[in-house]
Amino acid sequence: QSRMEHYLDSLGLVNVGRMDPTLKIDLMYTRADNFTGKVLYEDLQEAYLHPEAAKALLQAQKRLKELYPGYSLIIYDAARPMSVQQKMWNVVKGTSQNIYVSNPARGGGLHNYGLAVDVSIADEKGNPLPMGTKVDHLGKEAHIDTEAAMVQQGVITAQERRNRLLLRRVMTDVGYKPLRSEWWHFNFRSREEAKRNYKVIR
Ligand SMILES: C[C@@H](N)C(=O)N[C@H](C)C(=O)O
Ligand SMILES: [Zn+2]
Repeated sequence: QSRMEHYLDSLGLVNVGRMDPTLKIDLMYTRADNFTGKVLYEDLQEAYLHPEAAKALLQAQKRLKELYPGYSLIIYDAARPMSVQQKMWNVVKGTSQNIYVSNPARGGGLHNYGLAVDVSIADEKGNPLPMGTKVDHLGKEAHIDTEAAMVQQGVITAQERRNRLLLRRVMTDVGYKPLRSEWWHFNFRSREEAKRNYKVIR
């Protein structure tokens, strides 16, 4: 176990991949092919969440498998230290992409409490279902409120939209809330609740 993983343990967060080995874990910030172009997680290979958010995620996996036994949720990010949030913010600060990253000076986002997850669906072979954009595509093609129009305009396909709807169905059924601007991001609590009742990950 790394120092970071030990620290997350000490905050009471839990390793969701250990709780349910059927979950696929593929943390995008352990590689450089994310929107920052840099490896941001040198010391974190596992997906950690607050126990309440973890319990709901396991229920979503169960729900998905009831509907499609060969499918699995695939986790791209979960608990994220505020120090990493700051590195992300530094990349978008002063650009039009700043709407896609929570500002640490304003308390950061729900990932910084272990209360948000970036997630998609993988098929029987482990390949992610097409969702119209890659995960962490910071642009309007990833927004969820204009999907019907995007299908009409040929920006995403009807199947990609159905895949997003399936993901949203299993996640919202267990209490997660989608984010308007990112099809892969789901919050388990509001920012106000997080600031009031949960510990921030430094
Ligand atoms: C950068 C993107 N993956 C992300 O996590 N955005 C949310 C809104 C955040 O920064 O909290
Ligand atoms: Zn996210």
